[in-house]
Amino acid sequence: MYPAARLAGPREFTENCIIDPRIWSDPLEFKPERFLTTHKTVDVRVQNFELLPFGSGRRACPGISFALQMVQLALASFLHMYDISIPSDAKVDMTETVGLTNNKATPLEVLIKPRLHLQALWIKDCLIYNSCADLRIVI
Ligand code: HEM
Repeated sequence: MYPAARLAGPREFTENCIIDPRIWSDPLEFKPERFLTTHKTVDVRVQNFELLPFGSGRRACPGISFALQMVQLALASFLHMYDISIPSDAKVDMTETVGLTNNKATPLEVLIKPRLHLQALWIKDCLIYNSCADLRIVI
């Protein structure tokens, strides 16, 4: 299992469906809430073809199920444990750079504050897992 072309190799698309305004209103705007409202039925498992983060066809990502669960687990754990904010009320600049992957053009400053006391987390996690035996918290 290896990519059909070198990962860093250029790929050419015949249509740019990801930013097609017939499918995505304001396609260049960062609007994650669209996946809770107008596009909440979009399926990234290659059912509708509006959004293909895992590719499609025979060479589609075989790690899709694992990846979706891991992303949800990591994100949920992070949001559960920390309050995240930005230092000012200014709108976050979402300008991207051009490249193999889209990076943010300007650095993002975030404040990350623990939400729960460590002891509280320990007790809560013990309750969830019904056992403290192999639970480790590394700070
Ligand atoms: C959020 C996480 C991930 C994303 C967005 C992602 C996305 C992709 C994409 C777009 C491709 C290329 C599909 C194509 O060429 O049409 C790919 C291929 C691949 N991915 Fe993932 N992937 C993720 C996680 C994973 C994980 C966790 C694994 C393994 C445990 C994995 C293993 C692979 C492999 C082996 C291929 C090559 C498949 C082939 O060429 O036949 N990926 N992935």
